[in-house]
Amino acid sequence: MGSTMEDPVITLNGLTKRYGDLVAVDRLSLTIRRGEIFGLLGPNGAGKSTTILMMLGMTEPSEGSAVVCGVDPTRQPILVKKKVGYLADDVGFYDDMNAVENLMFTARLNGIPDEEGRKEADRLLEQVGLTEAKFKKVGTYSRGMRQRLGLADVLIKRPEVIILDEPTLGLDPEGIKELMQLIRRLSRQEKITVLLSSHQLHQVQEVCDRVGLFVRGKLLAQGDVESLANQLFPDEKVEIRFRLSQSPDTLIEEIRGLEHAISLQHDAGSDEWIMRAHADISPQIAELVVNHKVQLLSLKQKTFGLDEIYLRYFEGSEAS
Ligand SMILES: Nc1ncnc2c1ncn2[C@@H]1O[C@H](COP(=O)(O)OP(=O)(O)OP(=O)(O)O)[C@@H](O)[C@H]1O
Repeated sequence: MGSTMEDPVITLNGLTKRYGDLVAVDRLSLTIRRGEIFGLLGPNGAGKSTTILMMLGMTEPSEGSAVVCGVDPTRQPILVKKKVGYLADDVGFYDDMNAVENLMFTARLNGIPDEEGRKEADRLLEQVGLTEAKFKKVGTYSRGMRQRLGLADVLIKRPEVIILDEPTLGLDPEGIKELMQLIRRLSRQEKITVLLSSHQLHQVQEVCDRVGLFVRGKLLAQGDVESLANQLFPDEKVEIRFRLSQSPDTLIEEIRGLEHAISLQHDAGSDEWIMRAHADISPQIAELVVNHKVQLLSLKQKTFGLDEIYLRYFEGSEAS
């Protein structure tokens, strides 16, 4: 194959979709590389589904372009659907057929001979943990089981890319965790590129190699979780809070002067010193305190992660 993680599998260039006056997707440019799990994170109405529909050739861009697995989805919608597996938030199955029958039906639709289809169905059902339930009618499946079957159904046609739109909607926390781990394992094993849309930051944070933050049709930032935090919080990467038995001026000045320090403030209410810094300098703070023979009563540090990003950019920005 000779492909590397660097090959772009999906390239979006100035992709735009307007519905009348509403700009649902606004000049989106994005590259997703082979084998990576990319999370499209954004609140409801941010334009995630519209972006996915354009990538699948199911709706035409107003402007800009998309190339998915070397194909222009607008020009070759059928070809793109052959290369891309799409799992919507609710998968349609034949409820009165069992899992094997459902998968073989999909295999047949994709031109896979029955014998091979059956083997692949068994293998994938094992992968998604449905071997025991494989002869049960899908109508009796729980939502979590349906989503796992959905993954097998998407994988049976051996796609280069799978696109998952809010795949964990309606699952309980345990089910979400399982599905996310499964997606990660399968992506690594089968070397498949995954695009996952979600408004739940925790799952995106856990499973994705890179994340794009999408708000009101615009991509605010993209990168791995750490670089996202750096892009959005360049000045306040770490917050260190500590309490001292005494606060001699010389000590406070030395702490203030530490490398990477940005600001140091005293919070009278909690009697805590709050240091904002470009790096975690809590060991250096502790050392200075000890050198001054002052007692360090408490010290805790937190890094700005997606939690803060989410709070700052997503809360209150829900369009629906
Ligand atoms: N067919 C349509 N006609 C008019 N407006 C639309 C259409 N489809 C989507 N929109 C609007 O475009 C915006 C983006 O919607 P989209 O469904 O892409 O968002 P989303 O991020 O996927 O959110 P959700 O998770 O709620 O689906 C919304 O304001 C939505 O109302």
